[in-house]
Amino acid sequence: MSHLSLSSLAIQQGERLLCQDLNLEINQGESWLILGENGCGKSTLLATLAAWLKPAAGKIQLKQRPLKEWAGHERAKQIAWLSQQDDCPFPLSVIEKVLSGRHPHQGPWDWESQDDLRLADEQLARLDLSDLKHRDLATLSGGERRRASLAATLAQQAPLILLDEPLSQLDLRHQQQALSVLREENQAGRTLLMISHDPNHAQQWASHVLLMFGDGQWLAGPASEIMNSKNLSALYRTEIRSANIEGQEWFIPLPR
Ligand SMILES: Nc1ncnc2c1ncn2[C@@H]1O[C@H](COP(=O)(O)OP(=O)(O)OP(=O)(O)O)[C@@H](O)[C@H]1O
Repeated sequence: MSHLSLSSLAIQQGERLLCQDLNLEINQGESWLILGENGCGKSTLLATLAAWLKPAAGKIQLKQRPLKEWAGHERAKQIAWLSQQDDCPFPLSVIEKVLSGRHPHQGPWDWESQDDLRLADEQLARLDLSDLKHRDLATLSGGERRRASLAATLAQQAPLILLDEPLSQLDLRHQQQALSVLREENQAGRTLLMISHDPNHAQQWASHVLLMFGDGQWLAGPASEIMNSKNLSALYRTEIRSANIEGQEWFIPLPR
């Protein structure tokens, strides 16, 4: 079933056209990785899909209904969006941050229910954060804070999850743990789009890949068709080779 449909989509920042004539059918339960150089428009695209920014042209349909027709409170139950920034302007504990993911499901005067508290605790445990539950976010390391933001995004329990570089500050063990959590989210039927700077995340997690070239051009399709050293070398304008380890291709940039 089509979950998110993009037709003739164009996104722009100032005078710069970042992506044009983007046509994608994203089906329920798929895992999409978005790759491209710094400044090619990945975050702008995700913010547009979260209805935070307006497209320059084209249409976005969420569950066969134009995205712009969904009311904000309905949309918040449908789409969870982890942006690149973790800044919090006021003191907040880790558990308060994770519980903020439950706001779309609560009335304006509601307290958190026992189910909300249980769900938040589950997300903390999945991302190795239980011991930090009562710490102020400002005292966490960069990677710990990123995991707390991811836990809040997952606590929202939205069917569509948009993740802007959730793994960029995580060490290798926590990256593997987070990828395994994201796989569980896919298995539960959720649709995920994730931005990363590591093409090998596609090999470990993605069913589909979108390459953004920053000049309006793009390439998208099943990861098995798109992920090769020719496409990646063109995308990053640097030579990338692949190595086969135990039947799996891994991508490595050559030193200049
Ligand atoms: N508010 C803005 N006004 C003008 N230009 C902007 C604005 N926000 C972003 N840009 C520019 O738009 C381009 C795309 O930015 P975007 O954040 O989408 O890139 P990105 O692919 O996510 O990059 P990165 O990998 O560095 O996170 C960049 O050149 C950026 O400088």
